[in-house]
Amino acid sequence: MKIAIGADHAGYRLKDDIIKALEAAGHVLEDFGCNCSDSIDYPDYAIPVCEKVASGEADRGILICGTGIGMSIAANKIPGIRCALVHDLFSAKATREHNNSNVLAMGERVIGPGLALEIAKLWTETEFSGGERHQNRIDKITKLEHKYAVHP
Ligand SMILES: O=C(CO)[C@H](O)[C@H](O)[C@H](O)COP(=O)(O)O
Repeated sequence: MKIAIGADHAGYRLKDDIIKALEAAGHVLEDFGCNCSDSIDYPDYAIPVCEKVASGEADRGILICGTGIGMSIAANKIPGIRCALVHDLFSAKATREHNNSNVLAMGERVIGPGLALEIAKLWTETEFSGGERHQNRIDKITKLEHKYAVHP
């Protein structure tokens, strides 16, 4: 699977751990930075990752900041992105099965690397259930993107 990944200054260490773990599992990772502790703005790193996913150039995206919240808020502004903020294994599986989430956000200041790596692996391995009720709900979310679209 092709996975685009990005982080801010509060998440780049966990990003690097996830890259190593997912590459070892056979995935192809494209790293959009950042790569040091200099303070930067998370939307600048969420956007390129999500554009890769929305365009189909990447299958999935992973975003890490201090809490995962800022990254997930930014990601979910981009049409076609369903970003899930996840810090437990149950939600990692459920958001793939129910929401068909295509971007995963986590917070390096919230969970340790052991759990984060398990979440990343489970989220990448879990397929969308394809259930009709879930697809109907996702379709309703997609319609919102058109209803509230702003064309500059
Ligand atoms: O967006 C966030 C919080 O919702 C992220 O956790 C950021 O990484 C965090 O705000 C960065 O904080 P800092 O004080 O600038 O390091």
